[in-house]
Amino acid sequence: MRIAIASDHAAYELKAQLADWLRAEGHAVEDLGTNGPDSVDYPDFGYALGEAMAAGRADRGIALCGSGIGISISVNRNPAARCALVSEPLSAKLSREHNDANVIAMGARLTGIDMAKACLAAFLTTDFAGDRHARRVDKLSHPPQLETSR
Ligand SMILES: O=C(CO)[C@H](O)[C@H](O)[C@H](O)COP(=O)(O)O
Repeated sequence: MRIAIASDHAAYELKAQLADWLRAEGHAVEDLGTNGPDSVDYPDFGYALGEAMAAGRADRGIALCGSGIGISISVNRNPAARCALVSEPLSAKLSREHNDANVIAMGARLTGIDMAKACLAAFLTTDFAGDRHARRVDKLSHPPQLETSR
């Protein structure tokens, strides 16, 4: 599978560990940074991951920051992304079955390497269930017109 991965400074070590593991499992990993402890801004990396998904460069994406919250919000600004923030494997599985999530987000300050691998394993091996869920996921691509002044 082609997997793009991005993080801020709070999660660069977890990103490196996950990227190594995924490559050892035979996946093609595109690392979008950041690659060190210097403080950066998670939107820059979340937007890059969203763009990778929109461009079709990756089948799945992984977004990491301290809590997973900021980078998941950033990724979801791109309409091509359905990013699910998870901290345990059942949510990761359901994000695929019910939501056809193409990006998983996790928090390196909250989720350890073993739990992150378990979440990823569920995320990468679970198919979208379709049926009633397809109708709902389709609606995510057609939100009602929102007022821009608020
Ligand atoms: O976006 C976040 C919180 O919603 C992430 O946890 C960031 O990694 C965090 O805000 C970074 O914090 P820092 O104090 O600048 O390291």
